[in-house]
Amino acid sequence: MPLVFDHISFRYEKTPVFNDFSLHIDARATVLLGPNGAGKSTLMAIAASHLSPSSGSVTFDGGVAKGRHLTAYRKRVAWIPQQITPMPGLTVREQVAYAGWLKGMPKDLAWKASREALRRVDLTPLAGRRSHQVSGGQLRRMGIAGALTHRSELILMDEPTAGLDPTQRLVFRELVGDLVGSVQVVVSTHQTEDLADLYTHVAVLSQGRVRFQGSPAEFHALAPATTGGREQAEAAYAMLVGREI
Ligand SMILES: Nc1ncnc2c1ncn2[C@@H]1O[C@H](COP(=O)(O)OP(=O)(O)OP(=O)(O)O)[C@@H](O)[C@H]1O
Repeated sequence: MPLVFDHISFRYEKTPVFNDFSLHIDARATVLLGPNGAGKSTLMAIAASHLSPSSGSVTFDGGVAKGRHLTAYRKRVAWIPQQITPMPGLTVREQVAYAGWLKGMPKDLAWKASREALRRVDLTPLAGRRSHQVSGGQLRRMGIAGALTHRSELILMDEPTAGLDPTQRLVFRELVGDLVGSVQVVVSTHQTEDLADLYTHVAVLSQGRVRFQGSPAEFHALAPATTGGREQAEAAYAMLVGREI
């Protein structure tokens, strides 16, 4: 289902980020690549309707992220920001169920659904632990469990593997692999590894502009023929964004 940014403009007080920006994403699993400051987090927050563009529109499957359509939009779209805030006093399961209540689910249904969601992200053993007592990687999985509880159709994940150790990154990769198929995902990251294994679509953003959109194979083909494997993706990325990091 298409997520469409149609001629949007957005600026933080003194910093313009997007000016008449358009992007159409309609793949099961999209990775949004880009250097620091490219606008990835801002774009994810706009897609989540957490930030509003000053002009233009954002739609998911035709539903507008604005005005009286906002509640319906937010029910379908979940956002896992870089920092998930544990809620004081709540257990992991309570916080996951709470994500469902916030999206308008009846409490008993949200509570029931939270059990299966925690199982899917492999957090059942931590269900009763206070959410402020779990690790960063576990918090992000908890965020995904919240999105699964209220059956989001699109999950936006902003730098989900930033700051995770290699084992946690692997766990996360497997989780994203499992999710694709039942839910549409857009993941922003700096990491160019394993693109072809996980994603069906690549979009590269730099300085508030789309530098590339296409399949992982098309992305890799941008690299010089002499490169291969992981280097190929890095070389393709460098071709598009130069020496920005
Ligand atoms: N709250 C804010 N107030 C003012 N400027 C901001 C704010 N958040 C981001 N910016 C600026 O907006 C631009 C886009 O930032 P954004 O965080 O969206 O980029 P990013 O691609 O996600 O970067 P990173 O990979 O470092 O997270 C940058 O110039 C950044 O400095």
